[in-house]
Amino acid sequence: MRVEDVTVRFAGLTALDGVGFTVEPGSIHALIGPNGAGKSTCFNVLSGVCRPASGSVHFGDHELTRLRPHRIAALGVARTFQNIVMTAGTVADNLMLGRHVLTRAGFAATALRLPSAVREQRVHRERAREIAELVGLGRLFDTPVALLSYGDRKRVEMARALCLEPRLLLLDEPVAGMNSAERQRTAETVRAVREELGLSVLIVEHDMGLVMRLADAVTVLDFGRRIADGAPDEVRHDPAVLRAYLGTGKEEVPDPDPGPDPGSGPAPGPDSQERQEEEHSA
Ligand SMILES: Nc1ncnc2c1ncn2[C@@H]1O[C@H](COP(=O)(O)OP(=O)(O)OP(=O)(O)O)[C@@H](O)[C@H]1O
Repeated sequence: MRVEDVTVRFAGLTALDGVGFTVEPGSIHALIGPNGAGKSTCFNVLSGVCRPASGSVHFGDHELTRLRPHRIAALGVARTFQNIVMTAGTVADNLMLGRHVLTRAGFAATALRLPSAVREQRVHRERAREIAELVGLGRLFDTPVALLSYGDRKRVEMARALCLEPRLLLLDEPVAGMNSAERQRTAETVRAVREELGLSVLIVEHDMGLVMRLADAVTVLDFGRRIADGAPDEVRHDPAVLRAYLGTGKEEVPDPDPGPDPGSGPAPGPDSQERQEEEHSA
């Protein structure tokens, strides 16, 4: 995916200012930055929820800029959301919703249980079960989502996005609100998904320890601008990144190796809108 010179404005505020980066095929690429830096806005542009004022987004040979979300999904870009969005019913029901885009039989044929539609449903259900197993939900396939732990519900979200058979998975804060063990498990799942399905992953995440361990490449935003882009080791020593996150420069972005708790990264730092306002009033 190639993101070029993307600008988004909300009234007087420039949420993204000429942002560009490339997600290489098969890579895990992280998009990070302090609160309000523009990460969610960027995800919204990539998934068609938000239209940029200028700039472009290409996915392979396809231009995605200004396409509707369902068209982007059909081209192979699936996303999860910061807050869990889930219907009632079982894990299987939720995953089958993810298969909807790929279902050929119409609503009437499915409702009337025509043989061709029943066969197709069976094939989709089998594939949904395989994906559930891949993300560690195999034994919970027929369990109502209301009975799942928070970590497992986040997992259902990821599995549902994978049910679209994407070539690029956009994960919006996949470990937010999780405890240390769940974070670790999710990181392993993301790796397994990449290996098994051979897709690329773009991940927005505040947990710096996890990002630095998991990502092949990192793009850093601050005040809507790209301030760094490169391998995790380059980025974590970049003075602009240290300033954006830590202000004082007295601390360091954490070393990815030690520490059993991947959630031990620095606090996300001051909200960028607050800082922008502070700068304006100064
Ligand atoms: N719909 C909107 N209308 C007006 N301003 C918005 C809108 N969406 C985002 N913003 C502003 O754009 C800026 C970037 O917000 P965005 O949510 O993209 O940041 P973020 O990096 O995802 O932050 P966080 O880490 O807190 O989720 C912020 O100043 C935010 O207040």
